[in-house]
Amino acid sequence: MHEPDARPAILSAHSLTRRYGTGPRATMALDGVSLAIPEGGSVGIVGESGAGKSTLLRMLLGLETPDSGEVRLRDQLVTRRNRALMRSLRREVQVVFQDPRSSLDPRMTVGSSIAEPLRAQRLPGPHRARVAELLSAVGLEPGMAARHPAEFSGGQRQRIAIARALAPRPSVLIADEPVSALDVTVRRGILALLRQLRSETGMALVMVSHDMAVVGQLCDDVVVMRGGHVIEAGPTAELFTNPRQTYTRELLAAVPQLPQARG
Ligand SMILES: Nc1ncnc2c1ncn2[C@@H]1O[C@H](COP(=O)(O)OP(=O)(O)OP(=O)(O)O)[C@@H](O)[C@H]1O
Repeated sequence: MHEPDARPAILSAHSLTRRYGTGPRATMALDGVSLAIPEGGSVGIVGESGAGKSTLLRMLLGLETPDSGEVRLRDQLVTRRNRALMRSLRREVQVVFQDPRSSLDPRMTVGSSIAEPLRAQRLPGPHRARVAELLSAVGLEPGMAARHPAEFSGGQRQRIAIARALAPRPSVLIADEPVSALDVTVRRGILALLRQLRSETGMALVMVSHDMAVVGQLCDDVVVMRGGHVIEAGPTAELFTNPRQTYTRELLAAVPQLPQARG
């Protein structure tokens, strides 16, 4: 057995439930889901399509309210009525989605897209220097700020989306299948960038993936979801070497070549 993580949680979910629809056709997208993201930690959420991962993320981002249960930022209860806390959540928890093609506005310059969260948070400008800094941080040229997303490759667009997410200096970065839409050769660079940014900024990372190998490379802890439940959770090294659930074993067996689990 491992020692429970001593670091306080920056973001946590407590017994979340969410049902869609009514009657016999209703779906329990989440059925009592709890998890804690330690400050500066990295948690991978894995599970097949329909497991409830996206529903959980929407709740962690404050975009959807659970039927029951709680989301907490540090130890504070997030509710729609607590506007100040909701604003903190929106700033402190940022997200990168699977497909940078649809998440970046093609009409906006890259610089303008990256500065968007700063404007939305009404953070004082000018933002030009911060945008240049962010482009460098994700391995792009600061001069690229004037260009449009169509001029970039898929991997570069994902770097731009990451720069935008980093702009308001989040405490938690949520990456929702961040490399699934990318070529295998490009994936490695994006994963390395996420790892590097995490160690540089100290932000926590929540990574959703159906791919255990991706989670194994970046996350200290893994949460396995199925049918709206957390069926298994624990430190990555432990869960990879000694999975308790048949389903987890199946997920691991689907990985062609297991990476070295991070100790
Ligand atoms: N807005 C909605 N209306 C109705 N049903 C929904 C809605 N959102 C999710 N669901 C249902 O809830 C369940 C969980 O869906 P969710 O998208 O959270 O799973 P997921 O693990 O993210 O899957 P995927 O990997 O395909 O994104 C599924 O059965 C889904 O059909």
